[in-house]
Amino acid sequence: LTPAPGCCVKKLTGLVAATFTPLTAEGEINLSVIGPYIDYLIEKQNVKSVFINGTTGEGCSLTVDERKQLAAAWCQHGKGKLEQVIVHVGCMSIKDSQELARHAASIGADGIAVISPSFFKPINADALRLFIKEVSAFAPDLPMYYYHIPSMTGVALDAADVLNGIEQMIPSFQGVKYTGTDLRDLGQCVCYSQSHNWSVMFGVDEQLLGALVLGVHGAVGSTYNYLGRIVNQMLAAFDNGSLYFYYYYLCSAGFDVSVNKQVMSEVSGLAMGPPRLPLLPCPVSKAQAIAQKIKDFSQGH
Ligand SMILES: CC(=O)N[C@@H]([C@@H](O)[C@H](O)[C@H](O)CO)[C@@H](O)CC(=O)C(=O)O
Repeated sequence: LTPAPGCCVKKLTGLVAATFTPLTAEGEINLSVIGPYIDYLIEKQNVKSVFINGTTGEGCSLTVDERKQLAAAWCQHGKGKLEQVIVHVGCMSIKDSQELARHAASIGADGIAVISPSFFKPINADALRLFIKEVSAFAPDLPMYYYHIPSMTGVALDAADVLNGIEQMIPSFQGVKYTGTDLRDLGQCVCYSQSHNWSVMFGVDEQLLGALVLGVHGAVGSTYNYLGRIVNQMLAAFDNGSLYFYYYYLCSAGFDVSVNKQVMSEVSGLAMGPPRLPLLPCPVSKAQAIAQKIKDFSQGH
């Protein structure tokens, strides 16, 4: 029995660090940093997946051989620690991308991603799909993600057009890393991906909250290298609705200036004092109960 496409794939979700490439002072790749880098991401940032050799990793400024060495080091040091190592294989020459895809499969990477070539550009979505297919053919068992980043490639085809029908050409296709601000296109990618169980990973870190509303499954970005812990808390609050639960609780507890002022006193420790008549002071016990909810919320309970 041939498994249905995507049935055995670990779905890419949550926060993924788009990693930097450590270099020595002389400008050579510094593989010795990768082991400690992985421990730092896991222990200090609670980030367990990486996207390597991408934009943040200066992938397009590295040689094919350097990219292979880096990919091998991330996979080797990440084995048993990282959940997913996604290797970006985009290059100007399809031959180089194919070689990197083949290599990624041989070292046990969890997935590959590819940008559009940007000197000779695909004329339409058909041409880009064909390019992605021919790269994927060198790693047919690895999940393939289209890396949409028009600000860097200058290829402004709608990502949703690229996705349309791609599953018929690339059985291993698993989604899109969307580094763009066109929310209509992003929303269409999310809709199309639902029926294929693909991942739409957002790549504009400063707009992540907005993209979550559209239903993206996670995010790949540079700032999660050092802000992962905080952004993970935001994702958890968004996921379980606790942020809204808190506001709901607050409103249902009878929310007015008196309550608000007393809650501020309780939470901040600053003496806001009572409200002025005709407002009546909020009972301290009520404000304390709300303050406790806020404390629980900020501690992730
Ligand atoms: C253009 C760019 O570099 N975008 C970053 C963002 O993480 C970006 O650094 C962040 O949103 C700050 O602008 C990522 O989307 C890039 C990325 O994931 C990668 O390194 O491949």
